[in-house]
Amino acid sequence: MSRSLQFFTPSRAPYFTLHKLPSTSYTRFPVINFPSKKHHITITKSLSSDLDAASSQVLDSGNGQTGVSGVLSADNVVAVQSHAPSESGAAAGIEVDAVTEAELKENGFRSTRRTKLICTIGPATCGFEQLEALAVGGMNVARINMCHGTREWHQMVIERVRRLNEEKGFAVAIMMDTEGSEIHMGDLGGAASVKAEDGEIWTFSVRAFGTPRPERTINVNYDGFAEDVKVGDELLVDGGMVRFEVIEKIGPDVKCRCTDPGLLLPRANLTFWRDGSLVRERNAMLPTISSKDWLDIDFGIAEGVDFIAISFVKSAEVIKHLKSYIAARSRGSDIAVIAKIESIDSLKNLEEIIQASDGAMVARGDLGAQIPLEQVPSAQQKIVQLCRQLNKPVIVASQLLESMIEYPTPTRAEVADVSEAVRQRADALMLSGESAMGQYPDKALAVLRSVSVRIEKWWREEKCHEAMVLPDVGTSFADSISEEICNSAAKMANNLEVDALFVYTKTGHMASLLSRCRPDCPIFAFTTTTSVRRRLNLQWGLIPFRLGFSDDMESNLNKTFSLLKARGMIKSGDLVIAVSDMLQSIQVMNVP
Ligand SMILES: Nc1ncnc2c1ncn2[C@@H]1O[C@H](COP(=O)(O)OP(=O)(O)O)[C@@H](O)[C@H]1O
Ligand SMILES: C=C(OP(=O)(O)O)C(=O)O
Ligand SMILES: [K+]
Ligand SMILES: [Mg+2]
Repeated sequence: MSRSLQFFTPSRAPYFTLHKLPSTSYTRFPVINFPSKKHHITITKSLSSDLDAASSQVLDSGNGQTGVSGVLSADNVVAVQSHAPSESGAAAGIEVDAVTEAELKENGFRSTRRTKLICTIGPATCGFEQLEALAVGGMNVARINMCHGTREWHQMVIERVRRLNEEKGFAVAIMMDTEGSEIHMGDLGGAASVKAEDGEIWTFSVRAFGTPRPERTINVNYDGFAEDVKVGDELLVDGGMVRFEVIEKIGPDVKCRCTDPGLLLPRANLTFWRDGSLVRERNAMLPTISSKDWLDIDFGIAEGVDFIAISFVKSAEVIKHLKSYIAARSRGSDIAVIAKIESIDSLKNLEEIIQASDGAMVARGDLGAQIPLEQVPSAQQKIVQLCRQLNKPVIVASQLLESMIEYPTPTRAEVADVSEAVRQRADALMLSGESAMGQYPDKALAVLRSVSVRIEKWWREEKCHEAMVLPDVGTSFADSISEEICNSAAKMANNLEVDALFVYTKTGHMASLLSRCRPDCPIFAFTTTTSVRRRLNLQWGLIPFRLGFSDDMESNLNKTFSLLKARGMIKSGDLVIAVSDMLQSIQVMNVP
């Protein structure tokens, strides 16, 4: 039997596992050094009672580094959690980032932003300082798009976000977005863009062109391309930013005349239309998750990303398959799967897909290339509503502030679009090109932030509560109880105008049930692991804290009150309602 010690530094995962130890009774495992002096280590799960006693000691290894050592029995699997110190030191025992802390102290609970913000990271934002500026500006989730960039680049971004979380106490989650197997153009031989003029004849082909790329040629990634298109078809780049008409087919080459001129961008999406509808011949048979996507998914699992977003989902089966694949490979950690709704097929199977997923994204970029543009707003509203009913977080994405790629202020129409998504009470808004390669990433994020806060406030003041009927989502009696508790607690919180809802949750489920009710006050979600804390950062209205807590609610509350009071985040007299995974009750109390 091989002996293997799999250890992830705190930046990688909150666990390390020891397994397949020699069957000889006990083995002493070495002192494990942590990069920072002040990491606290807690044994969170152990199959051996001996281990608890032997290794809950945090040792100083003598070189100024702190580690843990212990004794293990055969085939023992241990989860050890290490947590980086927060600003005021690990002794404070509660983790929340400095930005949230300052916001709570300065502006009070009511003014905290409820809508979460996602930034796509690209060349404009991949530096450590740039990432930090985004985190300070309110980025809750960093998205990396596997359509672009190299493996090394993605790894570097992940490592930097991790470092930011560790060093500055943020809980920025990482979302990996797969490429998917839809048709797109090639790389344009390194050019940032190429102009296609009216009337020009361009060649689209699956054959590889030499370098330098001959003029007016475009590489297409889909082998069936020349067979599927017909003379007379319309070819749309990026859903219609540039249009061509197919005029001739010569073997693998498809000659097209430009009918709507514009800029061609590297890897731009391609769709073709015949008699006013999208042509989906063999392309419709392509697997949702390509072989390249599977490699990217393996990479995401190894890196311990928090979310994997799947492009061009067609059915619930692919989501179920991926979820079991992840469960079998990522011990202990739980990667959430987000279904991107961006195709005709996904709209057809919407409810099943959302039910099978851990969340959904209204990916309006490609959706707008597959259905007429004027149908996108109603699709958005429907998806947002359905997700809330099924208790799944929902993201509204693409072109929210498109003009800010080039200009420092948004158009009025863009502000209205952002407002509408906030008014629909989507969990999160996402920036794409604005943050990945735009000139004003921080300004774009600031616009999302200020519009969100303003619209949320207006919504509360006007009390224009939509009377949304929330159907039951619980599948067991215990789940139904949790759901009733959360529905009632949220209603009480609104009626009694409490300052905050507190939820103690190990898996995050109770927190999401409260979030689903979209209460007037913020929800302080206390959870024991950093990974759950990061995952909760995608959900509407949740302020996730990491805190060690027990099954005894009274002591949990006293501990929380004293820790938060010591940091000036709550004060005596504040009215709170508390619920938890452990106790089926709703407690209403003033902070002592
Ligand atoms: N990792 C990256 N490296 C280089 N450019 C990127 C990267 N991520 C995003 N971009 C740029 O930002 C643009 C917008 O990002 P996104 O909307 O995620 O991609 P797409 O346009 O392919 O749907 C991309 O078209 C690309 O130009
Ligand atoms: C978010 C989207 O996906 P991607 O940027 O990967 O094309 C979209 O199509 O809107
Ligand atoms: K993608
Ligand atoms: Mg897309």
